[in-house]
Amino acid sequence: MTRGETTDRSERLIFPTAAELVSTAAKRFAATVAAAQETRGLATVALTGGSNGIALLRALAADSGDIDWSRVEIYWGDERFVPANDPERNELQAREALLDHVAVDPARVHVIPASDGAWGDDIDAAMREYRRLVCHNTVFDVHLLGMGGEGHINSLFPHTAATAEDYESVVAVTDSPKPPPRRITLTFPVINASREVWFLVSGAEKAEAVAAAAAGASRHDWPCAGASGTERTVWFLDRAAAADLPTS
Ligand SMILES: O=C(O)[C@H](O)[C@@H](O)[C@H](O)[C@H](O)COP(=O)(O)O
Repeated sequence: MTRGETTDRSERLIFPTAAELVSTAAKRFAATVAAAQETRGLATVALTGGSNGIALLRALAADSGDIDWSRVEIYWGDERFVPANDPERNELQAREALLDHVAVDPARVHVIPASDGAWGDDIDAAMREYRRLVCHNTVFDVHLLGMGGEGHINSLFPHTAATAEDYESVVAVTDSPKPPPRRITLTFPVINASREVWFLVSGAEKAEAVAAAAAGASRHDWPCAGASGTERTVWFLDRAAAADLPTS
């Protein structure tokens, strides 16, 4: 780590490379999940796609510390509404990177339905099913987030109805500006009920969004600015993504 900033509830950690960011985040994820299991018996997490999100899962497959995988409730922050075997599915990538290699309890793996699943191509029915799975008292111990250059997190893009949602936990997106157009996503009410929200962000193309979030931008302009944990918000950044932050 080169430099960082910590307040009571929020941390910005800056690493020389994305690989170091991922390796530290994986170790801390293992410790946080194990601590949640120690305290509450079960841990509940929301996974993310993206390069760093999947690299973190791969790191956990190699070394997951004291996590008891049979006592982890696993959800996803968002999913592309495509067939289950489409390589674009976050679920498929997570299975290949981690879930196929550790002893998860299949009943605790809460998959966002695919477009060829039990609800077929009906995205609203699939969305309602995920809403049912994410019941109103689901609280994530850790919600992982990747971020796009325009500040999107999950499938919450700038100036969209999904990003404006203040009540429902899950919504369908049918016109995502980033392909594929159809997605199902968790929204701010459930993200911000998480105990810890972690951003995994690398690359110069993310620097403007990182700086906007740090400056307290509106979530409608920069969705990443609207996400925080009730206990902790952690930004894992590489130097390039942190380049536009004011020097402290
Ligand atoms: O749903 C998607 O279209 C992407 O998966 C996206 O949300 C991704 O998570 C971020 O853009 C960060 O991705 P990187 O970490 O690979 O930059």
